[in-house]
Amino acid sequence: MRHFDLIIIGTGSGNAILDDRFSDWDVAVVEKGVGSASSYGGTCLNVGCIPTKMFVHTADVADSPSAGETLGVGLRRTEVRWEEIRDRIFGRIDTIAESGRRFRAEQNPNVTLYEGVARFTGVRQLVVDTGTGQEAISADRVVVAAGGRPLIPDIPGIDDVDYHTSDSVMRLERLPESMIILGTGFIGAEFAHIFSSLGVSVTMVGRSGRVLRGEDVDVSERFTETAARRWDLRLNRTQTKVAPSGDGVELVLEGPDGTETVHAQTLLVATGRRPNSDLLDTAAGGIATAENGKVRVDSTQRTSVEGVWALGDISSEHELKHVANHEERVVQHNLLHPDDPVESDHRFVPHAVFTAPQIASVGLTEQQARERGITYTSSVQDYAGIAYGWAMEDRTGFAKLLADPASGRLLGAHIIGPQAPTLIQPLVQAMSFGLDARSLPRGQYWIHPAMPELVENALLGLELD
Ligand SMILES: Cc1cc2nc3c(=O)[nH]c(=O)nc-3n(C[C@H](O)[C@H](O)[C@H](O)COP(=O)(O)OP(=O)(O)OC[C@H]3O[C@@H](n4cnc5c(N)ncnc54)[C@H](O)[C@@H]3O)c2cc1C
Ligand SMILES: NC(=O)c1ccc[n+]([C@@H]2O[C@H](COP(=O)([O-])OP(=O)(O)OC[C@H]3O[C@@H](n4cnc5c(N)ncnc54)[C@H](O)[C@@H]3O)[C@@H](O)[C@H]2O)c1
Repeated sequence: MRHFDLIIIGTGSGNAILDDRFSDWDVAVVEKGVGSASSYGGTCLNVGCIPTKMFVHTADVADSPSAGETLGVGLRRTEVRWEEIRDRIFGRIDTIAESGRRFRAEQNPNVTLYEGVARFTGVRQLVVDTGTGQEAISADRVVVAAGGRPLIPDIPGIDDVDYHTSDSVMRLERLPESMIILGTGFIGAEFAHIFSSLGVSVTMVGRSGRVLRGEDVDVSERFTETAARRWDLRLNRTQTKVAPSGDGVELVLEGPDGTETVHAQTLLVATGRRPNSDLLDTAAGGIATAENGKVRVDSTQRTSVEGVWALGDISSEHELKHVANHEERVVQHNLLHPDDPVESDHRFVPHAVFTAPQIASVGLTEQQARERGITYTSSVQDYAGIAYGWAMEDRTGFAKLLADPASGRLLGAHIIGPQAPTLIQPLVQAMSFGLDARSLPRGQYWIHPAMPELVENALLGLELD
């Protein structure tokens, strides 16, 4: 068994740990590959944030005729060259992934890259199945950065149909005419926008009565209304059966109107993700996990086993790349400075859903504030009430803020509408640095008539003591 100073399992955010400060450490990096191309570099680069946003931008452009119509500009989407879109996006991504792999494999003399599935066999001991054999390795320290994978629900017949997940759907051979999207979360909402904008007829199926129901209820309700205008939305449905049908699939649903069957050429399953702790057999390594399979960590990202850290989707309640990267920097520091550890900061974690309209959020929703008995005041500013909103003829978007009336501290911010992920950043900054909602709107200039006036006016609308 070869012994190392450090083993890193997973090359998503885990890949960023190694820098010059580790050049005299003997390090093993283990990676099994993600997606249908078995790529190096993790979910975000290969099958997550980056390709999806490249498709989202393309979808936004493809969707511009509908925006033009409102403004008196007749545009027509005459052609969607799916193969060209797909190959442009993955031509760029696959090159980055492969050069990342080559860098680790060939240009880091102190790093040994194992390409295969790692599994714990004991405390800080692993076996890597490389496909051609098994390699046993151990280390003084181990970083578990092995992420997660799509969760497939147990629907009768699911194993008899060709379904896609986010791991495979972006590499479809041809653009289908129709698609059923199962799940109304982040992935469902982003792909529904992508594929419908490219001309695919989308049916979205959800169990509850709202799309993106984790968002503030006003945002989720507004999004559900707009989604119902764009897609065939089947909410409050349970699935009883899925089966092959013609050149696609059929899904049998039970809902408020009884039994119904929906057909489509392609089925995309977007019903959440599960952590890869089972593949790793974390239990054999003595590593404690929660009921949902997430590795348990303390505030310094230490697991229950001395010398073993975890970060990102495998351990975090926030399955977001900026959180995985933050935790990676914490682990990096704590590996280098074991006597002076730092803690992860999960106080104000923002997220965005890159669908249409866009959504961004940080802090408490109104429901959470109520459930926790927190005293708050709220303010809602419509895009329709600011100059740039008039320019865009936006009729659906708004920003909603919650603040503590006594201290003026912001408690939560939720935006639905154009550029929401960009507009929310000054509010994330205000919350992170403790800036007061009283001084924020008038303590600085806001460029007129730019979109951040939405945030300025929402702040001015707060009734503070
Ligand atoms: C479709 C989609 C879109 C997304 N969009 C966004 C977005 O816009 N913004 C955002 O913030 N987040 C987004 N996310 C979430 C984001 O991608 C993840 O939070 C992030 O990639 C997690 O990083 P990680 O390092 O924890 O795990 P990963 O990047 O998943 O890395 C884990 C690595 O470990 C490897 N591995 C797993 N098990 C083993 C094993 N036993 N042996 C060897 N190797 C193993 C895997 O192959 C993988 O490469 C998206 C996710 C998806 C699926
Ligand atoms: N823009 C972003 O930051 C971004 C984009 C995509 C994904 N992500 C991350 O990836 C994670 C996974 O995304 P996701 O959309 O798969 O998960 P999700 O948790 O956001 O949504 C999954 C949805 O599927 C539903 N569901 C579960 N089982 C079902 C079933 N049998 N039938 C119908 N619906 C069912 C759930 O109720 C939920 O609404 C997200 O939580 C997010 O953290 C982030």
